[in-house]
Amino acid sequence: MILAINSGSSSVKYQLIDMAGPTRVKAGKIERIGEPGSDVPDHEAALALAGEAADIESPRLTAVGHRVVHGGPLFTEPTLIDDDVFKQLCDIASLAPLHNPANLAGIEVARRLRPDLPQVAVFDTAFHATMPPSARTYAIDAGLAERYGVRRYGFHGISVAYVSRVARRLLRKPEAKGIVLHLGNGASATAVHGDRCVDTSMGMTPLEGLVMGTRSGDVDPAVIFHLIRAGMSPDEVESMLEHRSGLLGLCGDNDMRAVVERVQAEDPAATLAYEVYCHRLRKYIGAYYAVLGRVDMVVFTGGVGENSALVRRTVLAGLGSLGIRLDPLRNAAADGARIVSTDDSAVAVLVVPTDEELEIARETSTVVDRTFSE
Ligand SMILES: Nc1ncnc2c1ncn2[C@@H]1O[C@H](COP(=O)(O)OP(=O)(O)O)[C@@H](O)[C@H]1O
Ligand SMILES: CC(=O)OP(=O)(O)O
Ligand SMILES: [Mg+2]
Repeated sequence: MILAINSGSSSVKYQLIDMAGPTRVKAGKIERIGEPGSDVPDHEAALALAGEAADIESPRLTAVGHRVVHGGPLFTEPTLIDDDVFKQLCDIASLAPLHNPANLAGIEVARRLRPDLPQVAVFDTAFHATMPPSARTYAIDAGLAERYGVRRYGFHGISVAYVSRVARRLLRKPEAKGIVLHLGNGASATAVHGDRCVDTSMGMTPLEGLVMGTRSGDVDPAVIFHLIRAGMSPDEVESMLEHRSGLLGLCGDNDMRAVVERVQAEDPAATLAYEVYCHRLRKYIGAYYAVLGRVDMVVFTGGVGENSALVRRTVLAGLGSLGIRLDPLRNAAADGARIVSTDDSAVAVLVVPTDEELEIARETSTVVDRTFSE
């Protein structure tokens, strides 16, 4: 049995998975870590709770798999964690300040509780390692970019690998070209060809690209210098772009459910936030259509992508000329991985609930089998 831990910026999700099925034996989520009024003060406490709930002491456990958001330039494959790897992970943590420290906290606690078990890091960046140079390179001074490791990496790769595999299987098209929209707290669009990344909207960090719950996504970099010259410190600008932007910055709510309720009540700030969110998504769909040359599927996943029929409808409205036709009844139904486009839609539109923990467990099991059969 494998314990998969997805230790995020404000929540810890875990699953205990029997790989023989694979069967989910236990699953849970500890939320609102460190938020005012929450009785989970920090990740240490959250991990202890998750460990207890998931039977981390169980003798049947064979390995622990961890989501690590940023793998930096070194880690492009799931990796067995030893002291050296742990140290290298600490060195790159500053590349994803919202995420990697939480991932490391999870690894630390699990290694302390179960030093006898193999622990594997599974990276969100790994899937995107196939991104071609034309898509992963920023057009800035090449020498400086090289010296400071400034390049695009892409994130949500664990989720994208999982949902694109499920979607390609449903369509029976292993080499399908598609656009995967992972819309959760963080949000990203990825152009895929088969099991490879062609382009993705997040960059050196998970701040670039789409409008998110609290993150701005794309802005003109000159905005940052303008605000610094106006008296803000670099840390203040960063914190504003990471924590007080996106839907929250535009209308005061970062939860799409709350935003949609306010849109329905004709609240102007929420309506603008919703329109900016959907407009950005449509722009990326158009861009990736052009990058791929042909699109077989558009796949929605993540809390918003899976649950909001309204967001899917708004984003895809009027894209009939691109061959994208949503079926209103299929779109409104709510039941697992499914096709929600019409039978005559040239592009299949799918909703696929993501399962990052299952993907982490699968990768963990592969690494453990390979390591211990040698
Ligand atoms: N029915 C729904 N309609 C719109 N948004 C939803 C719905 N259910 C969940 N969400 C959104 O999903 C987001 C969380 O997505 P999730 O993928 O679980 O996030 P995380 O990034 O924490 O893994 C919440 O912010 C919420 O706005
Ligand atoms: C990388 C990232 O943005 O992750 P999340 O959506 O879980 O915040
Ligand atoms: Mg997530």
